[in-house]
Order: sequence, then structure tokens, then C-alpha cells
Amino acid sequence: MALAAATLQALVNIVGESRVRVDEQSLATWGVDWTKMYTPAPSAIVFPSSIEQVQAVVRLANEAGFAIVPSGGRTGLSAGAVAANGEVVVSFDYLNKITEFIAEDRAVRIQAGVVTEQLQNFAEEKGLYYPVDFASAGSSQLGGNIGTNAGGIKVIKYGMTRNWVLGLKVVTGKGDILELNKDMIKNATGYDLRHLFIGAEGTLGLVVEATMKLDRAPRNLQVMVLGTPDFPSVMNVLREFQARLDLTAFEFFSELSVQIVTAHSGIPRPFESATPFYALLEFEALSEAMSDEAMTIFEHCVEQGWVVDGVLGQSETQAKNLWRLREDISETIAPFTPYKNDISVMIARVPAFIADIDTIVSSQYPDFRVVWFGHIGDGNLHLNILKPDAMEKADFFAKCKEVNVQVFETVQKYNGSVSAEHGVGMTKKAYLTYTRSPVEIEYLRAIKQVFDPNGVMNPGKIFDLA
Ligand SMILES: O=C(O)CC[C@@H](O)C(=O)O
Ligand SMILES: [Zn+2]
Repeated sequence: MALAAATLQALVNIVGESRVRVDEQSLATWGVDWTKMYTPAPSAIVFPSSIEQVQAVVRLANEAGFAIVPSGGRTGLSAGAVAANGEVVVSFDYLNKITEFIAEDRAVRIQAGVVTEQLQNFAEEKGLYYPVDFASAGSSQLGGNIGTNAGGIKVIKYGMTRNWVLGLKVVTGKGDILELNKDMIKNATGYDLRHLFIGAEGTLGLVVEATMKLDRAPRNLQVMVLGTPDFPSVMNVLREFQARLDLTAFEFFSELSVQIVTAHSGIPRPFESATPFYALLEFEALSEAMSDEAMTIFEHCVEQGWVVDGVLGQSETQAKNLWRLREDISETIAPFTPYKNDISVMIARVPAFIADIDTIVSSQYPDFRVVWFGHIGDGNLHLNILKPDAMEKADFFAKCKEVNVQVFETVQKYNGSVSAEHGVGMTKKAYLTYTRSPVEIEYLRAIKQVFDPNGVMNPGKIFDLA
């Protein structure tokens, strides 16, 4: 769908000729994220370089009647940043500056296009730490992280992106600029609109600036990978360690994940024995007593039969390689056209939930390779079904959608979430009601109406308007 010539000219007038792109290559690049299910079809890509320019684009969208899709590092997995219907993509690639460090508050002001790793490195230079971390940290942008309330591998200790946002500057769907929470720790003055924008996937407006909180840098991190005979043992190991140590990560993955990652990356297996599941845990060894405590817990787990074999990273390289066994899974399985699930329940419900999911998966996908992994210490499972080589993509996705109904009924039975950390976007939109009640969705629609009465902000994401 092409934009009217006058609208295109108006966009050029706002951001400048070189910051509007309509060539096929750019439309294909900025029109998608990492979900490969949709064909990109934006009408233009604009690259504003100031808040005023973002505001002018949003105001123009309201006047001229085009829709906007916000675009960050495009690493999303739910099609939240996909423009498949003639939208104008607003890229934050040129709003990528760290503008201020406020030492007393351990806070840093950033523009929305700052890349996660850029912030992590900046924090490190200041002797501090930005704890939200995941495999795509080298490309994902903070604006996108905020839009999806991104989680990752350190949530068990540090929480989601939401926990680190002190303040936001946003352009609402109406084109107003709002400063939300003004970066304070304490501010009890009614509704905290900042939190509405976190996880809103750009459906209420555009986050243009944020003030992020930093933490003290972790000290002497130790990584262990433990092989377990079955899934319940993973949860027993979690309980034992968590009762006695402050974990900074607790992840799990299956033997199939290890086989695929080691075959493609050349990194070694964690140890010789192959076990059905592996737990990766990390903790700060702040004293020798803590390291001894970890060994004591490990031995107890072996005695109980919950752990068959294990390894503690002895060098930085070994620790990195242990982490790669977990962090490389998503990228390594990408060529196998995986069908992705990002589901969660309360930790107490995980064992029964997983048992139910396992029953569904083994009866419904007897011939498919199923990759189990995830942030199990947060109750979050990434269940990826791999497409058999000989199967057509369309048939494969049709089969997965059929099985989805049972998977999501199970999520609902356990009061869980159809999207733990990847957002709803378009891929999970049809399943939102398994987690949010119809009445609740009516409230969401009413909120959207307040901030974006003309429906210009990322339409068709999370829920449809009617
Ligand atoms: O690809 C996936 O399913 C998960 C991606 C990411 O959230 C991860 O934890 O590696
Ligand atoms: Zn994840």
C-alpha cells in the first residue's frame, strides 16, 4: 500500500530526505522482526533523530490517517514490530545516545534506540551493572525491551525490564509528550502511567527516552551445569539451591538442545554423561563458605539421585562455554523453522504443568523433534517444535496451531501466561484470552482508546480493536 505523495513529502519535511526510505530492500529489512511468518509490506521507513521529529510524525499519522509500527533492534519473536499492512515504520536507529549519567541515583538517561549491550558496557565503565540480559543483547534496543518488558537470563534475581525503568518520556498516540515518573524512586501521586507503557508493544505511543536504574556489579560469578535424570529432578535441584544460596540464574535445557548446539558450535559437551535434562545455575561466590555451600548442596542432590553428573566452570572460557550451551539454543535451532512457545506458570505449578504439557507433546508430536529449554527458575518454558525436513511449512504450522489449543488450555488450567517474555504481537494475539479474561481485554481496549483514539499506534498487535 503506497502513501499519498503529499504524505510522503510531509514525512520528508519532518525528518529530511535521507531519513525516509521506500526502496524494496529497506522495506523488507525494517518491516520485520525475527519472526519469519509474515511478509513485510510497510509503505515507508522513517528515521527520526529528535523527540520533536517523532512527535511530528505521530501528529501527521493522526492527520493523514496512516498507521505507525515502532522498530528497534527487530529481535522480537512475536511479530510485534512487523509491518505487514502498509504502515510507516518509525525506526529508532538514530536516537541511540546515552545522554546522562546520574551517579547519586545510579541512573542513566538514554534514547530509545540505545542497544542493550551499549548500556551494559556503559554501566561496566562506571563500575556498575545493567542486569537485564539475553542472547540478542548485541542488537536489541532499549525501546523494544521496554515495549515488551523483556526478561532474559537474570530475571530470577533482578526481575524484568520493568524493574529497571525509573522514568520514561513518551509520545502518545495522540501526539502528546509525557514525562512519566520523572525518574524518582518515590512518587505516590496516583496512577503510574510509566508501567502502562512498559509491555504495551507500542500500542499506546512511542517510548522516546528512558531513565534506567543500574545495580552494583556482581562479584565472582560461578556457573554450574548439572545433568538430571528427569524433569522433576530439575525442580528439586532448584528448590535445594534456592533455599540456601542467592541464585543469579537458573536455566534448563534438554539433551536434544545440547546435541544441536554442540554439533553446530564446536563447543564441548558439559561432561561425558548424557542426561535427559540439564540445569544451569549461577551464583555469586562472595566468600569461600558460599562456594563450599554450593558443593555441599551439589553432593546432596547427587545422593538424592537428582543429579547424575555436574561441572563447575573453572575458568572464564569454561564458564562462557557452559552459558553458550543455553544461550545459543534459540539461534542454533532457527534454521529448523521452529514453532515457538513462551509459556509460564507459578513456580509451584511447574512440575504438574510440565507433566501435562509433556503428555500433549508426546502424543501430538510423536514424529517431531521437540526442544525443551527455558528460564525454569522463573516458571518460564520455551517449548520449540522443529519442522521435519520433509514437511511443508504451511502443513507444519497448521499442525502446531491445532496442538496449540491443547497447550494453551493447559496454560489456562494452571492460570499461566501464553507469553512469558516475548510479548503478544501478532503470533499470540489469537490466544490472549487464555491468559486475560474478556472483561479485562475490554479494559485494555478502553485504555488504548484514551492514548490512541485514532488507532494509529501499532494496530493489530496484542488485540484487535473490535
Ligand atoms: O527462541 C526461543 O524460543 C527463546 C529465545 C530467548 O527468549 C531465550 O531465552 O533464548
Ligand atoms: Zn527467553
